[in-house]
Amino acid sequence: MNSRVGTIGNASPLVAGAHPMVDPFGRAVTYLRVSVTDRCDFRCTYCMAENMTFLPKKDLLTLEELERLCSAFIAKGVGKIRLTGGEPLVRKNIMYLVRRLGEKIGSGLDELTLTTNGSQLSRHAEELYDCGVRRINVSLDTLDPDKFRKITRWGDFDKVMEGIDAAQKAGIKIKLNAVALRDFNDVEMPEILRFAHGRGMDLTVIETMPMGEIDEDRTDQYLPLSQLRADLERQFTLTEIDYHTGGPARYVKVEETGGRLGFITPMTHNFCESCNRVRLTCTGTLYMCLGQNDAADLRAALRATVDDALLHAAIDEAITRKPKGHDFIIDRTHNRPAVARHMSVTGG
Ligand SMILES: Nc1nc2c(ncn2[C@@H]2O[C@H](COP(=O)(O)OP(=O)(O)OP(=O)(O)O)[C@@H](O)[C@H]2O)c(=O)[nH]1
Ligand SMILES: C[S@@+](CC[C@H](N)C(=O)[O-])C[C@H]1O[C@@H](n2cnc3c(N)ncnc32)[C@H](O)[C@@H]1O
Ligand code: SF4
Ligand code: SF4
Repeated sequence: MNSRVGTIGNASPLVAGAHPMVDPFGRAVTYLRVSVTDRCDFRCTYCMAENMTFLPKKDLLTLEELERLCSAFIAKGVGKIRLTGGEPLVRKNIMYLVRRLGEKIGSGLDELTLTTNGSQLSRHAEELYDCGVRRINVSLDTLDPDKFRKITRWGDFDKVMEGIDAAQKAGIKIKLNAVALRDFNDVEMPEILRFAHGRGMDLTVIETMPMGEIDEDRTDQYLPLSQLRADLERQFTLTEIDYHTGGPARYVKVEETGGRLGFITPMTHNFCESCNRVRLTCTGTLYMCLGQNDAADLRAALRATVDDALLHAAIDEAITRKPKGHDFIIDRTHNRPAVARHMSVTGG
């Protein structure tokens, strides 16, 4: 049963009885994204360099520690948790954490979900459903296996398709995420849209953000979504709709397919004024904004004592530092990212 009772600004609704955390700009923080590992079995060109150095295992929080941190956030009014990464499903024993968090659905937690590249979905889909996961986001930038290999460097297209099939068969709803890339998948977007909607999936398209030291110049690939939208409007009728997931996408209905299409526009039309989220990494670092470097170390508070009071105080202090927004710009004169941290550290 949904225990939500109200909203603050445009942020997501609140749990009855829980005191939501409110940041200095009056935004309630109700959504936690947890990067459970920085590792991944793909090397998407816009996300990682081919030769990545990952954290040593000893630096990772245990799954029990991640669960304790998540519980602290739920106690502080977070109702939606998304597991991400790196690739969340490559973390060893990840289903232990999924199960433990799934047990909290209905007792403070409204939604447990994940964002995945889909490569490991076929073997986990049924268990995810069994743990209470009803909706996931799968990243898929192209339907062409050769282009898929090019953009992910290491990915196997057929395995992702098997994963999507398995998740749908298990009863899990899927939203596809596609990063919009000029001269790569822009011309393919109508086909991706028809594929998604033909399979009953929402599609969101995302503007590429300048993050991470990456061994390719991506500035030429950047595509403002206003341009993609104008291209799509030559073929489709897009109608504004009032549909919200608590995430940053602004949705339209595509009349010809009956499906939903979302635009995530951090660069051209940022959505920071309705931001409701913070990001926890697998080392216990809390980033208050995807596009800023300030962070709080929750690991120290977590490990100092079994009493959660210190942890709650550390979370409260971090929220007082949540910034108004990001400072991303696409600088065509420099191949230099605005934020040197890779997207995989915070999980998008
Ligand atoms: N700048 C910025 N980009 C974000 C933020 N949240 C998500 N994104 C971008 O949107 C992409 C898709 O996010 P998802 O992992 O699908 O999560 P979501 O959009 O919150 O998902 P829903 O719950 O389905 O709405 C991310 O990979 C980021 O590229 C945010 O707070 N700030
Ligand atoms: C970092 S991945 C982590 C989860 C999982 N490995 C996946 O790919 O879905 C989360 C999301 O971030 C997006 N992403 C990665 N780098 C990005 C960038 N530079 N700009 C915009 N989105 C990016 C990916 O497309 C993906 O949808
Ligand atoms: S976007 Fe996801 S799948 Fe691609 S390299 Fe980054 S973490 Fe891995
Ligand atoms: S860029 Fe920062 S403030 Fe803006 S929506 Fe993302 S996390 Fe929130």
